[in-house]
Amino acid sequence: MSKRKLSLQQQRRMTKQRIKTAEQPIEGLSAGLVITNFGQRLLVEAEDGAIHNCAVRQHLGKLVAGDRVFWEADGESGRGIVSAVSPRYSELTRPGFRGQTRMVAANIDVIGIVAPIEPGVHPDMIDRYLVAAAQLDIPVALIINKIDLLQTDDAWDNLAEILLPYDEMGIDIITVSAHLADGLDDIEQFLNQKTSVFVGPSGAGKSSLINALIPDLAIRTSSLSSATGLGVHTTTNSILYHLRCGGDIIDSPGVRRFTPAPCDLSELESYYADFAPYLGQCRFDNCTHQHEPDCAIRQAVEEGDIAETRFNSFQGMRQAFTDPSKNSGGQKHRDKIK
Ligand SMILES: Nc1nc2c(ncn2[C@@H]2O[C@H](COP(=O)(O)OP(=O)(O)OP(=O)(O)O)[C@@H](O)[C@H]2O)c(=O)[nH]1
Ligand SMILES: [Zn+2]
Repeated sequence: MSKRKLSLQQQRRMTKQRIKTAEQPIEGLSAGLVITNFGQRLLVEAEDGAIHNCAVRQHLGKLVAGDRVFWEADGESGRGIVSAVSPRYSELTRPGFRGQTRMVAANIDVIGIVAPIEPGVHPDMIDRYLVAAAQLDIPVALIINKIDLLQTDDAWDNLAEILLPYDEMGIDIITVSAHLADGLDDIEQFLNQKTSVFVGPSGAGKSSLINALIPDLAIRTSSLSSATGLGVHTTTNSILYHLRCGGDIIDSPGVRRFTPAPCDLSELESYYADFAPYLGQCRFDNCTHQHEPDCAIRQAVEEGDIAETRFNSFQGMRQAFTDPSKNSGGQKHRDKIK
C-alpha cells in the first residue's frame, strides 16, 4: 500500500471521527433529536419541531431515542440524512442476541423508579433498581404510585417507615396517583427540562403515569406512525415524548425493566450510600457482613443506623452475584452497563 493511500485513509478516518463526535453545529447540517428508530432509519425532530424521516450514514452505528444528531435534507420533503452524532453522556442498553448488547436510549438525566402501593412497595425491588441506576451513574427519583389505595393513617405510617432510609439518603420521593392525577405537578416539576425514563415492575403503573403526563399520547403515536410510513406504529423500539412542562420521557418495553449487572463485593458496597460510614471498619477487609465477627455493618444494623431492609437486599444481591444459581433470571434480563 502506498504512503499516499495510507494517509488518505487516515485522513478519512480522522474526518469521520470528527464528524461522529461533533458537539458543535457543523456547517450545512442542522441539529436534531432522535425521537425513535425503525429499521435502518430514524425519526429526527428538527429545531423547529418538524419530524424528518432520516437515513443514517453507516459509520455512526445504531442511534436511538435521545441521541442528538446533525442532519441535512435529502431533497424529498420530510426526508433527510443523519451524518453526525454528539457524544452521549449516558446510555441504556439491554442484552440482545448472542451476548451482544442492544442500545435502547441515550442521554438520560434521571431514572424514575415507579413502585406501586398495590401489590406493594418492596425495598428489595427498589434496591435492585437503585443499584442498576448507580451502575449507570444516572440519578434516580422514587415515584410511589397508587396512593389512592392508601386508606388509613396506619398505611401511610407503614409507607413512611419503608421509605425512611431512602429519604435519609437524600433520594427524591414523589407520591402520586395516576388514576386521580394526584401528584402529577410534583412529577412534572421534577422532570422539568430533563430526559427521563420510568422503570419498575410490571403493573406499577408506568403506562398509566405516561398517559396521565401526556394526555394526547395516542395522537402523537399515530402521527409518528405516519411519519415512519409504516402505517401502524408496530415498533417496540424506544420513543421519546415531550412533556408539557418541558423535558422529555423515553418509553419502551426495553427500558422499563432493568436489573443490575453482577458485580463484586466492593462495587456492590459502593452503591449502598448508607453503608459508607461503616465500610473499612469490619475486622476483615473482605468481610461479607454476614457471619464474620466484629462486623461494623451488622453492628450498625443492630443499632438501627442501617435499615434491616437495606441490609437484607444487599445480602440478597451479594449472594445472587457470587452464586449465579441463586440469581433467578436476573442475569438473563440484565441491562449491561456502559
Ligand atoms: N388504584 C390505582 N391503580 C392504578 C394506578 N395507576 C395504575 N393503576 C392500575 O395498575 C395496573 C397496571 O398499570 P399499568 O400502567 O399498565 O402498569 P405498567 O407499569 O405500565 O405495567 P407493564 O406495562 O406491565 O410494565 C392497571 O390496572 C392500572 O389501571 C393508580 O394510580 N391507582
Ligand atoms: Zn462486615
